[in-house]
Order: sequence, then C-alpha cells, then structure tokens
Amino acid sequence: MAQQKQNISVVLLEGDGVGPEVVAEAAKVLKVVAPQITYKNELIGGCAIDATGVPLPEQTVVSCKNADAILLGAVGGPQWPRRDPATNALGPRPEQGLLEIRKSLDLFANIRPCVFPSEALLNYSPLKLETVKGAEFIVVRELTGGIYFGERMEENAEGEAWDKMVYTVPEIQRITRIAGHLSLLSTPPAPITSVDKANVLASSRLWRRVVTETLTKEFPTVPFSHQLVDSAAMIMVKNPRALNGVLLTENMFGDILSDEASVIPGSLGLLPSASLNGVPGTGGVGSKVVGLYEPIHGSAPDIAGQGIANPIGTILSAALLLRYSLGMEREAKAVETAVRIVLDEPAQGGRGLRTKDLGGNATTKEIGDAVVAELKKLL
Ligand SMILES: NC(=O)C1=CN([C@@H]2O[C@H](COP(=O)(O)OP(=O)(O)OC[C@H]3O[C@@H](n4cnc5c(N)ncnc54)[C@H](O)[C@@H]3O)[C@@H](O)[C@H]2O)C=CC1
Ligand SMILES: CC(C)CC(=O)C(=O)O
Ligand SMILES: [Mg+2]
Repeated sequence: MAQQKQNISVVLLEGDGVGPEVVAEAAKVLKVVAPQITYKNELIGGCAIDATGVPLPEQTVVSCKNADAILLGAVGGPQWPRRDPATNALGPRPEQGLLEIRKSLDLFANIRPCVFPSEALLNYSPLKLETVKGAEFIVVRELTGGIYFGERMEENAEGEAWDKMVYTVPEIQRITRIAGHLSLLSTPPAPITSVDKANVLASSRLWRRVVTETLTKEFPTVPFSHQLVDSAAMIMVKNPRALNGVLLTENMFGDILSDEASVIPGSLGLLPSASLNGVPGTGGVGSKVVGLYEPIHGSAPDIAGQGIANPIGTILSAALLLRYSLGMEREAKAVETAVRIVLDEPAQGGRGLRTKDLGGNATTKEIGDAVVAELKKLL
C-alpha cells in the first residue's frame, strides 16, 4: 500500500439546500476509511452571504488553500440574491462563491465520470436498458475559462445584456493534456471526443485547432474525434456508448452535458466530480493534486430539508478525493465497492437500497449508514 501522510486536513463546504445533508453522509464515510483526517467547516454560497455579506469569505479561501482537499455540497437557492430593502439593489449570488473558489485555486480540470455505480441501476434508468448498457465515459470539463468567467454586462436601460466567451491557447492545451492523460490510463488508449460549436463560435474554432494539435503532437497513440455540441447532446441519449472514453469540452458545454449524462445511470444525485489543478494520479505518494470534490448537482431546493436527497454523488466524490488528493487508492476502491453493494439487488448479494430519485424509499441517512456498514466489512 502507498505510504500515507498522517496529518491530513479536509475542508468541508456544506453550502446550501441539500448540501449539508449530502456532505454529512460523505463525511461519515470518510471518517471510517480515513480516521486520520481532521476537518474544518467553512462557509460558501448563500449561507456565507447571510453570515458575512459575501459568497466566499477570505477565511474560506485561506482554509481551502491550506487544506489537503476540499469536499463541497452545493450552493444556491431561490432566496438569493437578496434585495436590499433600503436601496432595492440586488445582493451577491451564491454561485459567485463557487466560481471564485474554482478560480482562486486554479481548478481548471473538472472530471465527471459517468458510470453505473451498480449494474442494478440499469433497470432504473429512464432510458432503455439496451441503450444505456455498457455506456461509460468521463466528462473532462474546462472549469476556469469560457463564458462563465468572461466579461459580462447586466441588463442596461436599453434592455441589453451580454456575456463574453473567451479561450486562450494555454487554457485549451492544459485541459487537453488532462484528457490525454486520462485516455492513456486505459489499454488501448480510450478514444477522446472533443465537443465544441466550431461551425458558429470563434472560441470553438480555436478550441478545435488546439485540441487537434495538442493530441497529435503530445498523445500520438490516442484516437480522437470532434463532435458539435448539439449533435453530441442527441447522441448522449440516443446511443451513449458512441461517446465511451473521454468527452473533452469547454466550461458551459460540460456543465450542460454532464447533467444530461446523469440520466444514463438514472439520477443527477449519482454523479461525482473532481475539480483539480493538475494531472490526476491513481494513488501513491507524489500523485496528489489540489482538488475540490463535489456532486455534479445543485442545492435541490425542491427537496432540501426532507432527508431524501441521494448522497451517492457526494460519497463517490469523497472516493475521488481519497484517490486524487490523498493517494489512498485502496480506500477509494473500498468506498466504491460499498456503494455498489448498497445499490445491488438482494439477489446479487446487495441491499437494494435506493432514494426517491431512483424510485426507492431510503432516506439520505439510511444510504450513508448502509455504505458505512458495508465499508466496515471491507476494511
Ligand atoms: N455546484 C453547485 O453548487 C450547483 C448549484 N446549483 C444551484 O442549485 C440551485 C438549484 O438548481 P437546479 O437547477 O434546481 O438544479 P439541482 O441540481 O439543484 O436540481 C435539479 C433537480 O434534480 C434533483 N436533484 C438534485 N440533486 C439531487 C440529489 N442529490 N438527490 C435527489 N435529487 C436531486 C432536484 O431535486 C431537482 O429536481 C440553483 O440555485 C443553482 O444555481 C446548480 C448546479 C450546481
Ligand atoms: C455555478 C454553476 C456553474 C455550477 C454548476 O452548475 C456546475 O458546476 O455544475
Ligand atoms: Mg451544473
């Protein structure tokens, strides 16, 4: 087993809505597999606005920069932005906090694996079993550039507003290298599908040129192709196996396509993500990168406070945290196995537990407790 650091610090950013509910379960899981971790809770999003006036307090940034890894729930909700009763001006948005922490830590690489955490879920996908069986790809989303970070103008007196989408060569090169690296972890190298809108957008034409050059020069054994984003969205639900491998794309397209991808295994509550500032390792000393880990979903205000949110996306994000930032591959795999057993049908030796989004009636806490119980048997 890889040598491990003893004093590990993880910052928990619970955020808003279902954030605290799902982070509580993932933290419970981490405490079992890695008891040496110490935790610090910090504020981000709407709860930070209400407590401090800003969505990302300086103290949160400092703690995150000093930590070995960060686990986040979600931010946002219909109560924000709040309106100042005196001036009628709108206050800050919780989502700004998330964008700012990604930028502050230079977390340019967002990795969102779209896999079935258990084969049993094949029966619960809203798509036909024969369509989704065998679908398995990783969305590699550029996370600190593009339209979410471009200049913008809010609505003016003429009823006009705009957002600018900018990409630079180095930004595209570094995210392409992440995709190339992930491709090479498979034998033979996994195909990369780069998704853009090069038939319309100048930034996409740059994207396509730089992706082509970087992969051709630096990853000559990696097969790749280009797909326009509109048809990629169609293929994802019609024949998702055609995207198997690595789906490389820019910030906004990756945001949208990854939510769509969650329909394949059956719920937005299932998919984890890792936001990194470098090449992800597969475990062991020296392979660690700065990382923020979060489920791909939002704060789900429609179900917040009911104890029914699916915590699996967050628990699997904790597994990615163990793998990529702490070099604890054995523990990461154990968490993934425990999740599989919880979801597997009893006839397969599993527990057949599912939350409401997957047609079951288990609570958030029951799923977390079951993962912990299975994990204790595995360790
Ligand atoms: N990373 C983040 O913090 C993100 C924050 N948001 C914010 O979240 C708020 C709500 O946004 P929505 O568009 O409603 O997206 P959402 O992802 O919060 O919810 C969309 C739908 O999926 C369901 N859902 C989400 N997570 C679930 C889970 N773990 N278990 C079961 N069902 C789940 C929700 O109940 C809802 O019906 C907004 O303020 C938005 O800006 C949205 C996406 C990401
Ligand atoms: C604030 C948003 C960009 C968050 C989001 O939807 C995401 O990262 O998936
Ligand atoms: Mg999103």
